[in-house]
Amino acid sequence: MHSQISGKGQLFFVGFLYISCSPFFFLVLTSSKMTIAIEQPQIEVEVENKQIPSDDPTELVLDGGFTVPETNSFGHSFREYDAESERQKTVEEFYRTNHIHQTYKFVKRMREDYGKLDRAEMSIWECIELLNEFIDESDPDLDEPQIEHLLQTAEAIRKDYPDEDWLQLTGLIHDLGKVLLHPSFGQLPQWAVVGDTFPVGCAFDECNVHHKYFKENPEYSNPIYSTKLGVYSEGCGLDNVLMSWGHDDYMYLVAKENKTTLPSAALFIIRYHSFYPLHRHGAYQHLMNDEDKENMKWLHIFNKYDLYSKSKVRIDVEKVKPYYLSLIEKYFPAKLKW
Ligand SMILES: O[C@H]1[C@H](O)[C@@H](O)[C@H](O)[C@@H](O)[C@H]1O
Ligand SMILES: [Fe+2]
Ligand SMILES: [Fe+2]
Repeated sequence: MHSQISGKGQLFFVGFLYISCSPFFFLVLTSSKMTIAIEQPQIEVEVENKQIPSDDPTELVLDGGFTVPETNSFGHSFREYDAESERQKTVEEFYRTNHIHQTYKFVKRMREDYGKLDRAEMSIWECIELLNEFIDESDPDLDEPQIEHLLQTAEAIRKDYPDEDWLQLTGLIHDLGKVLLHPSFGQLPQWAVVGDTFPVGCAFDECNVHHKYFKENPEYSNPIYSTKLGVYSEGCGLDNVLMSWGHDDYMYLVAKENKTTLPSAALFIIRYHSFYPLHRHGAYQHLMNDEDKENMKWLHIFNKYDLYSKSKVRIDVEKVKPYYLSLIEKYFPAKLKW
């Protein structure tokens, strides 16, 4: 199910370039109405379309009235972590604490504890409403309440993928794990909830944002955890890898344990959407198995909407709510264990 990139437009292959640490390819999906440039790590993507070079790999125009801004709301490029600004100081301080505290031991403990899902019973929509009060300190591109981001992502996907309701719903729920910031979930600190994710139990790749702060992580020089493979084996599959603890892995556990009928690509997107070192830079590929490689196609598509839909333009919640309630009903039980 959903293993092929479906839908609109033809796929053209375009050339490759280097971004910071590793080479990656650009794919451009085009149709008469749409062009999406997708930064693509060097993972083979099998799509039945011809491949031609394009002159402009930076073009990013999405269909359906959704326009991709050249800069974020603060006038910077998206995901620019070295700009001089007050917000960047908050973001950098966030990554400093995140990189110091995320250890193999910590992740194991959190997964066991939060994996019990014994903290609350509520519907997906109730959780969405809880996110109204939180602002993500790791994010250089958005300082709006999280509910805005969820709706912006889902609506942007809906415009370009009207038939993929599962992908739209994935957009709506992908960041719900940020509810860990809420007092009824232990009010975890931001460093244990948000930000890019990375595997623990093996060496921290240099592609990680503000990599230098890992030097203060107690496992940085641990002889077992500091090798390229660490506790893992080549091709072991990302399912078997402990990722830094946060909203992604938590929401993945919630969706899985509550027996969502969403396809496996949706669960993959939820668990790895913050794994920028892999999906943007192509690091850690040696841990992937064939199924992971297959699912990467959807993660690349999803990621564009997650990132570039961030803006100050508000969505009318009441207007779109009935539509999303119908999707929630299709793929989730009325009440979930959290
Ligand atoms: O700051 C952001 C934010 O926390 C997102 O929810 C996460 O998915 C991104 O990876 C991260 O960079
Ligand atoms: Fe996220
Ligand atoms: Fe997001």
